[in-house]
Amino acid sequence: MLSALSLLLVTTALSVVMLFVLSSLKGSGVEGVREWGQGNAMAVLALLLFASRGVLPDVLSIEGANLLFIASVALMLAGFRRHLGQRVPTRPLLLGGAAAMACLVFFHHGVDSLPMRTVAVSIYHFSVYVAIGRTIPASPEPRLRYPYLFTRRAAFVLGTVHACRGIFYALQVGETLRFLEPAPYNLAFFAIGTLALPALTLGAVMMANARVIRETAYAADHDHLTGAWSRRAFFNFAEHEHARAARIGSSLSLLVFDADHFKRVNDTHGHATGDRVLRDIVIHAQEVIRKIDYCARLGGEEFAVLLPDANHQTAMDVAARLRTALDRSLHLAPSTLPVGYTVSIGVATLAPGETLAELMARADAALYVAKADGRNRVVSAPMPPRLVPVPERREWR
Ligand SMILES: Nc1nc2c(ncn2[C@@H]2O[C@H](COP(=O)(O)OP(=O)(O)OP(=O)(O)O)[C@@H](O)[C@H]2O)c(=O)[nH]1
Repeated sequence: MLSALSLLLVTTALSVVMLFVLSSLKGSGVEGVREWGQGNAMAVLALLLFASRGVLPDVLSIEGANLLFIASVALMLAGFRRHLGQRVPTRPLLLGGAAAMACLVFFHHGVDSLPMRTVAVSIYHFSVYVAIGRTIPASPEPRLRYPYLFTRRAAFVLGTVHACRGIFYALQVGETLRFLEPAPYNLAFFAIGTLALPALTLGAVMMANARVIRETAYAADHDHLTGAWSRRAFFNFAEHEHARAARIGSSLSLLVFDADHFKRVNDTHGHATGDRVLRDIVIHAQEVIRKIDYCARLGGEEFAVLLPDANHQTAMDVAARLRTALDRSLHLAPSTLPVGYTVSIGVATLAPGETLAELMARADAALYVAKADGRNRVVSAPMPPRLVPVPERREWR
């Protein structure tokens, strides 16, 4: 037979399970996990104390249990705020918790009223759940959408249930009610109220996992130093664009470029300055290319830009702009000498029937010629003798 006590014990078990789930995120570096763990640990203790009503002294099963539950909900909010990089509203949480506890003590030892105690605690829970719902953005990026919306909606539903609970008990003032009353309304509020933390923890775990997956995907697809696309991502895009160009006969061009005498930059100014130059290269390269182009660091001081729908003339124009943009002096500090750098660029445009590897090899060979001819220049790769250029489909900008 379903009873308030059995609900409490089931939820306690669920909170213990949630603690184990949260433990799997320990060491993930995800902000908020510590607070969510502490919140669930306190909830387990609180639920056990609630379940001991009539066995343990009231001060433990009423004041002690509520204090722990109030703290656990506050910790959940703190976890969500930390996770989302927002300030934790410590003062309002402490004041709200203290006010709820003061009412609870008054309606226990002053005027003993279970309905009024429930109203006080419900107002506190309502406020914190609404604050959690408002903390979580309503329209996050697609990868985070489901966990964010799940948690946000769960928080608002829980807030609404606590508001209803508060109103319902406010209307019962004067009635003699028992805490573990087996009445259907009490069981319904119990079920939803005690499931609040596991539901929010589930949302928190989903949010944390989504973030870990997003960060892992970002790390795999981006160069950690410059933020440009990684070699891996670049070849994925290149294969996709190559297949598209072959299928619909559109143009595809490739620039491969390399910082000139970069070893000298490192040797003269230090490796850290070399790193600054590499970042500077990517920032300024990205200003020259379109949004649909892919700029990647292939390794060391070698980069590539893939230009979908760009014929050879367009690619040569972009390469000329890129070379000019990357003929730069970096002024890192007023007291130090400026760091000048240039790049050499090889340009190749896909010929009909050419493979991606062949296109890369031609662009690389052109870069090699640019280096051999004195650097700081653009060299166009000749078309393979048996092939003719792909007809132009679309103009640059
Ligand atoms: N700072 C820094 N240097 C790097 C990084 N990766 C590779 N390098 C350096 O890039 C330099 C490349 O030197 P080289 O291959 O001789 O080429 P270069 O000096 O640019 O000469 P050319 O390409 O012929 O103009 C080496 O000194 C590498 O240590 C990096 O991530 N950061």
